[in-house]
Amino acid sequence: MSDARQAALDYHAKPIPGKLSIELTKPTATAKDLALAYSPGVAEPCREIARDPENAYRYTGKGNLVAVISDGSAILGLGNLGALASKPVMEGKGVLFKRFAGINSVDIEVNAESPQAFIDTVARIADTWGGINLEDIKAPECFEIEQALIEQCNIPVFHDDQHGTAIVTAAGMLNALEIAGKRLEDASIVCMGAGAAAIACMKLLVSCGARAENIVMLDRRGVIHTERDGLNPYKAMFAVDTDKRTLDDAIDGADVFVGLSGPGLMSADHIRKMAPNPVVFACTNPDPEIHPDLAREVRPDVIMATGRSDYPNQVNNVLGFPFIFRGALDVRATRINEEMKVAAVHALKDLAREPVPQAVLDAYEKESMSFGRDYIIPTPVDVRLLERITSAVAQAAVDSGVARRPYPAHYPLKSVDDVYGV
Ligand SMILES: NC(=O)C1=CN([C@@H]2O[C@H](COP(=O)(O)OP(=O)(O)OC[C@H]3O[C@@H](n4cnc5c(N)ncnc54)[C@H](OP(=O)(O)O)[C@@H]3O)[C@@H](O)[C@H]2O)C=CC1
Ligand SMILES: CC(=O)C(=O)O
Ligand SMILES: [Mg+2]
Repeated sequence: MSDARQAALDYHAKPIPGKLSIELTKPTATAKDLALAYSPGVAEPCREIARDPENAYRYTGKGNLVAVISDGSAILGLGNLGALASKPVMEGKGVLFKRFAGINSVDIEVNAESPQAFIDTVARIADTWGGINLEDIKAPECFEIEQALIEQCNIPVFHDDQHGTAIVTAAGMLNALEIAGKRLEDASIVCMGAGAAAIACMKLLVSCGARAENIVMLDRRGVIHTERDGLNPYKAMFAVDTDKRTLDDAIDGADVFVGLSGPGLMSADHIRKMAPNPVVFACTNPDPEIHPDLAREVRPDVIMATGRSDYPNQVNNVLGFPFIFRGALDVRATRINEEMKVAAVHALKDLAREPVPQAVLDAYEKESMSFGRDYIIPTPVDVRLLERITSAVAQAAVDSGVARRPYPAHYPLKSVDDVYGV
């Protein structure tokens, strides 16, 4: 077994299994404490919540609690390994929620025989959470599932693989293209993958200025073009009138490659054919479409990003979902709308241009990091993400009318220790 594989297994197994635990927030030492925490005292908040459901925010952890829910049908780039096998990723999302945004989360892995069964299961438990983060649910089912749950729930429901990924990709792309001396409006874009993440990323890039006719999207059957039959409506939105049929055809002269598909699908020959200063976001996890070492060897002019923590330019939804939910929870937003997503894109994009704090340099064992080819986007350990994205999202929620509370008096957040504002 490789050292890296053993280290990853040991990390998850030792000294206790898993990565998350639950902690107490109130005293429980004495009979008096227990009489408050449990019977008889617990009956009082029950009565208050029955009288007014909003009291759940006052007397329970609901307001700082997100359910991370998956059916295990698209676990990273590993495919459909089932609900139970998705648990390490879902626990991992919980780690990131807590570490970066002070949000409590519980992972729920649902064995559902149909999208409707999944929707019914989630809708029935939704009320007790502050928000619902859907994760690793494959396309096209994920689109119907998210839409139905948004309609049925009055708390934020957010499919992270779609929107978290799209927000971070758009922020990184705007910066990468600027460094490459190109404009999103003119860029020819190849998107490998036509699933949850790929469709959402391309939609958001179009909202940010990319031209749909400049995007060539591919799935397992090759280029998605107007002559193809059997396309689902989400893929059909990106069908182009072209005689290109393969990645080899599509990549010729392309400015941008976005990979949200599977490991090793881009070869040295493919990247060789791209335009000068190519932007390559090989974002499949854990193994990207092309290894960054190979990409740089073949194309020293590449601006390269992956979804991984062990290479520069980590384009990964971890830069989005913890802070987006933090902002949404703190104003009790009923949903996460387009205005909040666009605000997150700009906050993330702009932060990359500021000097990097020493704590980030220490965490990455670097002498320096600054806006450029190897730093197009902030790193997840940058505490300023909590301040900037959270504030921008909360403000956008207030301005766009989906907030049920005013902009928080305790903002901007400087640390996860400040999230309760006490
Ligand atoms: N860096 C990041 O932050 C994120 C990265 N991702 C990565 O994106 C990938 C896709 O995830 P997601 O969208 O949730 O999954 P989906 O199952 O919804 O979509 C997968 C897509 O990839 C395509 N695909 C898979 N294998 C191939 C292949 N050999 N050739 C061409 N196309 C292929 C599928 O094609 P078809 O439609 O024909 O089946 C499908 O369109 C994963 O690897 C995941 O790790 C996802 C979210 C965030
Ligand atoms: C990062 C992530 O959510 C994924 O690869 O699915
Ligand atoms: Mg995911």
